[in-house]
Amino acid sequence: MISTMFDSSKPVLSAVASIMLMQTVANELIPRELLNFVQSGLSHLFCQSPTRFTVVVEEFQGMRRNHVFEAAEAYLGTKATVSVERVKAGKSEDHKKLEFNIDRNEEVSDVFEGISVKWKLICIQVDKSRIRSYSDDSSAVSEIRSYELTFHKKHKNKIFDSYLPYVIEIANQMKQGNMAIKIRSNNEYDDYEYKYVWNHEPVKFNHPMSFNTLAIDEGLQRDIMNDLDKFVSAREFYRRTGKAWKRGYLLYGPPGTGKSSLIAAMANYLNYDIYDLDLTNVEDNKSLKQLILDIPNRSILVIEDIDCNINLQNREEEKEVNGDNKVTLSGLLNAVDGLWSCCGEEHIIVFTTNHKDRLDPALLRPGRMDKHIHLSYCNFSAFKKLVINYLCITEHELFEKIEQLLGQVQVTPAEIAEELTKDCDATECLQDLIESLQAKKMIKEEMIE
Ligand SMILES: Nc1ncnc2c1ncn2[C@@H]1O[C@H](COP(=O)(O)OP(=O)(O)OP(=O)(O)O)[C@@H](O)[C@H]1O
Repeated sequence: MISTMFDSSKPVLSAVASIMLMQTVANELIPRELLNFVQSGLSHLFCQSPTRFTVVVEEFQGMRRNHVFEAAEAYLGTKATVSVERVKAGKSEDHKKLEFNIDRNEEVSDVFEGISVKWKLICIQVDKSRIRSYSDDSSAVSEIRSYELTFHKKHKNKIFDSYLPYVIEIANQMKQGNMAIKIRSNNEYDDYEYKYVWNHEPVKFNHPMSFNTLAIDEGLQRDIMNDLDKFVSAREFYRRTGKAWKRGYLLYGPPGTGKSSLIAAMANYLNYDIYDLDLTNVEDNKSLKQLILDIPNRSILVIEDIDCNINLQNREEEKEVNGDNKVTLSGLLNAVDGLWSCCGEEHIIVFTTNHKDRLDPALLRPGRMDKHIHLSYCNFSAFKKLVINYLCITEHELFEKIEQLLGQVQVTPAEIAEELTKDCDATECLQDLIESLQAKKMIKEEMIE
């Protein structure tokens, strides 16, 4: 019986044996990558439905990384944590959050405007020496990677015109949201160009100030945040009205009222890099123009103490005062408002001054500085925020006395912050603050008499 079974299965067994032999020979003689390629081609031939359409997104286009691949990688990372069993996690120093990637040969489903699509990461093993032509990194993985995006043929146009651009847009937003904020200044001297340029190695902007910790009037804070929200979502508005997508803020008020702190809070809120322009390092209007042209989208250009930096009071006199080779008021106005200032998008320009009255009216007119923000002495609502920040308390029996004194004397948030850091004990800090406010009050009264 057994021998009969063996006899009848003989042709099958010998066929299996032949296939195994052929496979061993093929594995020995045919390069691995060619085998993978043939295998993946054959599986497509048998599995591909005639109604399906596949877009292949390879990792490299010639020597350069393909942006669509990078976008797909970032976009699918967010989908992967929900829809696959296995993901890769990583984080670099420049990133704020963890990033997830789908693993090789994993499939991720997505739905866009009712259309179902499938993404698959295809990895083909190659000889490591060949990968050098694609990447300089000698530790590069020895494989060629691509994404395959598959969907019903009838949705081809929608996928090309809407879905892929959407994936790229979302990936860009994620990238910007995840990048640590950087600050640059024009303090690096370029020996070839004989002028100062933005420093090539930006500094990580670690300023912790946020709208939660900034002590300003609540109404003013709401107004600024609404204005920023409106600005970042107004791409269409700026296009429709033919205006450059930029917004100018003039922050003015006495020293120590939080102008620099507000800039930090704005940068942290928007996740924009800061370009801190030192006008004394700018040789002439041409250099200023170049510096501003070099600022990328989604950045904040800051010019602090604009009244002290340079003589910008009177355009009529500027030739005499500044000479021909200096930055003039007209040059600065052109930089923030001229035709070529439209070259970038999502630019915020912030000027600060302690003396608004010293600025030329041309600098202040609407369209140049869209919003004038007055940062003033500390009121009770700002004080309460400082107390939460520094002493972690929301109520205290001495608050009533302090509220009364704040209505009578002018004190900056910086001065209050100094008092609140003098001691560890909350009551002692507040007592010290009351004494210093009373001393200010006495001086004021003596001056009036
Ligand atoms: N509104 C505020 N909220 C919280 N902290 C503040 C505020 N204003 C000032 N401070 C504290 O005082 C310090 C100095 O403030 P800041 O540099 O922002 O003031 P400024 O108005 O820019 O001053 P200047 O005109 O001298 O440049 C800050 O580091 C911060 O600790």
